[in-house]
Amino acid sequence: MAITSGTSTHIIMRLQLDRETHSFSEIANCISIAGGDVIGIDVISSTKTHTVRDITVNGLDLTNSKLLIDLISKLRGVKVINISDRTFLMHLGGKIETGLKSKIKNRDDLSRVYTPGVASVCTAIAEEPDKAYSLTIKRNTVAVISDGTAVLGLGNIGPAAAMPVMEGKALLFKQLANVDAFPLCLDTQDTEEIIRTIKAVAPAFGGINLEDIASPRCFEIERRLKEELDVPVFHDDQHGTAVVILAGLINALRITKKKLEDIKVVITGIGAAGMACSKMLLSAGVKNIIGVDRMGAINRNEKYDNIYWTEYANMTNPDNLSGNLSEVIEGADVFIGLSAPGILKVEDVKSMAKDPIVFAMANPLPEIDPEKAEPYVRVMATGRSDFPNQINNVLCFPGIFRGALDSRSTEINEEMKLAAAHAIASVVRDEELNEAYIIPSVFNEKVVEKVREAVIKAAHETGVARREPRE
Ligand SMILES: NC(=O)C1=CN([C@@H]2O[C@H](COP(=O)(O)OP(=O)(O)OC[C@H]3O[C@@H](n4cnc5c(N)ncnc54)[C@H](O)[C@@H]3O)[C@@H](O)[C@H]2O)C=CC1
Ligand SMILES: CC(=O)C(=O)O
Ligand SMILES: [Mg+2]
Repeated sequence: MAITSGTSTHIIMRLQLDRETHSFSEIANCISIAGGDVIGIDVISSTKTHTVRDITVNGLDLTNSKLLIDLISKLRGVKVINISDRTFLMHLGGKIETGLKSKIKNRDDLSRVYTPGVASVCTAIAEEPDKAYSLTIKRNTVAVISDGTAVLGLGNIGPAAAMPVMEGKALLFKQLANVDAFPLCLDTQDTEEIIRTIKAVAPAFGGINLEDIASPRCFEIERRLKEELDVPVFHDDQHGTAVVILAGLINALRITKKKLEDIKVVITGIGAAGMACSKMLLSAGVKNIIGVDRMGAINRNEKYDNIYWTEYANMTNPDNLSGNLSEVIEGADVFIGLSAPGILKVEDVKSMAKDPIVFAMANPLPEIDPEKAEPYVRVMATGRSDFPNQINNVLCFPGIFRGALDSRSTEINEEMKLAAAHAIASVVRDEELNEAYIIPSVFNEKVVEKVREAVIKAAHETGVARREPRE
């Protein structure tokens, strides 16, 4: 079975059926040709001439849904009014809303939450800016900010189209770690304007989570904001991903009984995620990393326009290998894909060292179809929720910000990230660990708790915490 987009296996068709001419058996036949099953039929309205019904069909991917709609539209006596799927229905009107901590019941309440009473609170903050943490939403609120230039693996789809992802991140922040998060998608792709805008909105927030901003621009934006703001600035696609990859790798190596310092790792896609992942693995002790981008292995013989790749060539590839992915992957213990769908071939996997570990994490379609790779790998992971071992930054960002906010850290540093990676790995106990369970589930409540504790401890040890956390 070919790997599908992983979305929309469930659609609801609203059909207007001419009572005289339509034939339900023809509709059922179309559904069966497209490979779906009818799991529900509801009558929405009925007149003497027409009936409107919702037909819920299960088991279709995007291609088969299109085929079904095409077949049904051609039937006599049938008019397709609307097609929705469960994924789209979950997005109707957006996924988050504002909640209230107190409601006004009378004029006295009004004069306290708003003018004139609020003025004294404003004055208190003006006199002592730190009071923003106790008297506003700042202490528990993070901005999730994107310019829409590298949304998942979809590329530069712009700020409006990026919103569903940013709302999704906000939802996850709240549900998993009780962090209030606000999605902001900026209609500019200019580095300086992005920095200026984020600095201008920063006073309201206790942290800034940058998301889906294309490389290499993302590196400069993050570096400058870290320097110029006193709240944690964290590019999730870089560091959240890197933390979870390291956690997964620590556990995969517990299975293959290899050590970080002895392994050869090939990483494809030296963009935001690939760059940060390489740096994190180096800090964790990996010595032999080869980064491969579109034009092959990044090495010290080439001249790159991208200054980050010149630095990268100096930090990695100890044997200064050149060549394409198939050439440099030979003998590798680990493949990490943060690039594009389908670029890793089964033959490449076969040429890896014994007990290969393959993390194919391009979203939504990975570098190799896991079903094709599985016979030849010891440990397989993807970024998807429909295969075992989902390596996704959602295991990191809620807990790491929970810890950073609770310790009121000025930054999220390397030690805090390493602590988070070890904390995530530690959730999988020895007796639970196996090839299909190297990384805990997003729904494992211990993840946020352990990451939070480890991050707070590391923040105190490295002197970036500004307060003892509340229990
Ligand atoms: N599972 C997870 O948690 C995460 C997965 N990702 C996925 O990783 C991928 C990269 O994301 P970002 O680093 O944010 O994007 P990015 O745009 O910063 O970097 C992508 C890099 O891949 C390279 N690339 C594209 N096609 C390639 C090919 N055929 N061969 C080699 N390199 C190629 C590009 O030149 C670029 O350097 C996306 O598919 C994204 O969805 C990213 C972050 C988290
Ligand atoms: C998971 C995520 O952040 C991404 O694919 O961009
Ligand atoms: Mg992302």
